[in-house]
Amino acid sequence: MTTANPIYDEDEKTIVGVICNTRDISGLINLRNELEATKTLLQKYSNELKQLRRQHLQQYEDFIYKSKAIEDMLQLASKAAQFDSSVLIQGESGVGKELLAKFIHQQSPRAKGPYIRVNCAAIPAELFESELFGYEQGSFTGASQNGKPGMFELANGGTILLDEIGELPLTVQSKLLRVLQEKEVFRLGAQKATKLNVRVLAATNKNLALEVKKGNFREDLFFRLNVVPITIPPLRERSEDIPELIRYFLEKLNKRYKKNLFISLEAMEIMADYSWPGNVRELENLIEYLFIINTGDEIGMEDLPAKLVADHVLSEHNLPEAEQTGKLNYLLERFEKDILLSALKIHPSIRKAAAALGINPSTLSRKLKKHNIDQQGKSLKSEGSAGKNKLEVS
Ligand SMILES: Nc1ncnc2c1ncn2[C@@H]1O[C@H](COP(=O)(O)OP(=O)(O)OP(=O)(O)O)[C@@H](O)[C@H]1O
Repeated sequence: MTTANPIYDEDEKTIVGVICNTRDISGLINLRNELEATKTLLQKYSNELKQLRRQHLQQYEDFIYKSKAIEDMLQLASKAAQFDSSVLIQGESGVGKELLAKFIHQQSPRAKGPYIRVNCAAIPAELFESELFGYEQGSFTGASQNGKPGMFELANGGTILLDEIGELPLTVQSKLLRVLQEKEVFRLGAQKATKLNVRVLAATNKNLALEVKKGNFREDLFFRLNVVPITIPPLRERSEDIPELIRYFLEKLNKRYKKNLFISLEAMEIMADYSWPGNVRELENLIEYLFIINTGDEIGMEDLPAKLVADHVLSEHNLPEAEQTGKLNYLLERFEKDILLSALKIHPSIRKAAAALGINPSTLSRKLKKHNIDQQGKSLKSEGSAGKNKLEVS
């Protein structure tokens, strides 16, 4: 590279000379090229790493997802798994908090150690201490002769999940805090402590920070548990996971019962639109129910509970106004069918079911015929019924 600077005489107008400065910058150019190459390589490695991480997560085939939200969450959980820090898993009921706790344990260096889940909501207040921390022989009336290790001791060398931690009584909260701080546990009636090497995970569907504000949960314990906070989003906020989960649960049942049931696109769409207040657990249970009641080989729209269809129909905002009455009639028909089916389930005779519904047996028979339901309350799938159940909107 050459740079040239003119030199002027005293009047500063006439150029009397030029100073040229010539440098060999091939070294600099080489350096720049190397930098570019390194950047490209870095991008390649970063992509490969992402790919590998994704593959690594997919190896954990029990956690089904497609959404970026769950992928990011699993990445974070996977990182956290390598440390012994406490993780607080929050999310609505049925989102998969326990599944995530198992994931963390299995991804952690403690994977070969025990994994103990304590359901804090299921333990009566007076038994908490003995269940969690154990007791020495003869420490209270009714105690076993030989004493008993608590859940913390059982989890030694592994992981303990304190599920529904928001339900823990305040008195036990202070004792738990002590165990977490001192890393040792006193069995009830014991003179000396037992050293512990346990990784603690906690889960709750409550807003624990709010519980702290309300005075229901100790702030110091909250901070102890909330070292790595992970929130699992509800299913309605990651609807791209719904078809994956449906296929997964259906496949599991098909394998187990050697069937080949599949789900229609229409039914899949309706399920993807539904808000799933009970999250993945509700979805899993519904698939199992549909699997049981289905006598053919396809789960169709007509098999779905009316509330799902209602959500779907009502969420199709773009339909012309003229169709609104059509929608209402359609929904009324769907609900009527569901009501008839439940009435026959509870009162398995036309006369009794009609009495329970407050209608004539002849009216009930007519309605059953209209909905293609037999007298045992089985939904008969005929071409007519499938057609009748379709919403004709266009
Ligand atoms: N991403 C997922 N892939 C596969 N199965 C899932 C997934 N999420 C949840 N499940 C299943 O849904 C059911 C409910 O999950 P889980 O018990 O982990 O929920 P939870 O959030 O702990 O519920 P709760 O707060 O009521 O205890 C379980 O059978 C679990 O295996």
